[in-house]
Amino acid sequence: MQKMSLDDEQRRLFLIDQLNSSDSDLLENLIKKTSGLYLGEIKTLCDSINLNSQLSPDEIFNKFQSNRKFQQENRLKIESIKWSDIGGLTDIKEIITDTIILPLKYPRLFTSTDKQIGLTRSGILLYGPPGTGKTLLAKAISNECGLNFLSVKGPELLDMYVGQSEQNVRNLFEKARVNSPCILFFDELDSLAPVRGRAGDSGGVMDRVVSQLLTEIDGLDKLNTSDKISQVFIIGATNRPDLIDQSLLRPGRFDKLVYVPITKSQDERFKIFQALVRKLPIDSKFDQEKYVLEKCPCNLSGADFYAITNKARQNAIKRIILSSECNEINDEIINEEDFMKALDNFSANLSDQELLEYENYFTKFSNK
Ligand SMILES: Nc1ncnc2c1ncn2[C@@H]1O[C@H](COP(=O)(O)OP(=O)(O)OP(=O)(O)O)[C@@H](O)[C@H]1O
Repeated sequence: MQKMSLDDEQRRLFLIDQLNSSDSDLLENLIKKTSGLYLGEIKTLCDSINLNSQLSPDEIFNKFQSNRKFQQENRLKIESIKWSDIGGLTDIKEIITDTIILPLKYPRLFTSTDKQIGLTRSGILLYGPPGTGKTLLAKAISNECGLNFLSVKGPELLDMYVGQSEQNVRNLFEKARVNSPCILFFDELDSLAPVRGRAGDSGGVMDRVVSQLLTEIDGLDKLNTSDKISQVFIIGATNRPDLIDQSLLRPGRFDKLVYVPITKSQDERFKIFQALVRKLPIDSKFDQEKYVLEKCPCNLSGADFYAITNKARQNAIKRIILSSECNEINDEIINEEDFMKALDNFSANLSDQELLEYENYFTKFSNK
């Protein structure tokens, strides 16, 4: 929407040009009412008045104002995480770029047949152990494609009151539509959409939530094909893809599944570390590659590397404060000793045994 404000005379000329009506009362009324609105907003209002002859201009204006208020209260933003903030995950970034980012960025180059043959996707489910960068990937897609980012953790939508959880799902999608083009990100999707018909779902609440979710997602497909500009793209993340109701993984829904593992590749591990430290002041004598390849345990996730770099930074600050090296925290340089100390008593989020169990479980799931 264009952010240009107009004075009374400019609004008069613009309204005369845009309205398919010569009603002078309507014109005067609108000149007053549109004071403070931007050019793009006035254009949207005029389009609605021209298209909706069954409603009075006042009714349309009131509806427009309440939509505008809703939008202001629910305004989202594009995420600031960039592709370059994510280290490693080279294959995953490539899959996401080809099937998700390019079609979202250049919709005109893709046709509806491309969806049928799997060249483009309606949604993506990122699954894997905790702390491997799934949320980070979703945010980077928002940034790369210039789409607003709306994130929700599955349990946040659940409510003890009858019917409220389904209403929360409806409200969420409404917020996404108002903010379109938008990425709607469901963290912990398994807790929002468990397999239906399970014992323990008292009153069938979860079944109704899943049904509501399916209705809303299917509704998006219509929106997305009718108007590529108002896209809402869905991304889910989970550590337990087998718990999700499988109907959500059908074509037109979360139809691209991508495994995000804890990488064992030395090259990839080093890239994750580099991405995390690239903006930090690091002692040039510190051999980063040797540290990652020879000193760090092999079962570290991206989140573990993040914890280590944070700890090293804290160590540096403490060292500088305790020494008389300088009085300015700005002169902080993180050295090898700080990084080595960061590994003292550090244990990865997942033990070797837990990681192995995760890997076996994900291999079984991927082969299904
Ligand atoms: N590949 C990576 N490159 C850089 N930083 C990473 C990477 N993976 C994880 N991190 C760091 O770990 C933090 C946690 O990552 P993130 O929240 O994306 O993990 P997740 O897979 O969504 O975890 P969970 O399954 O627990 O929700 C990030 O904020 C980031 O600091």
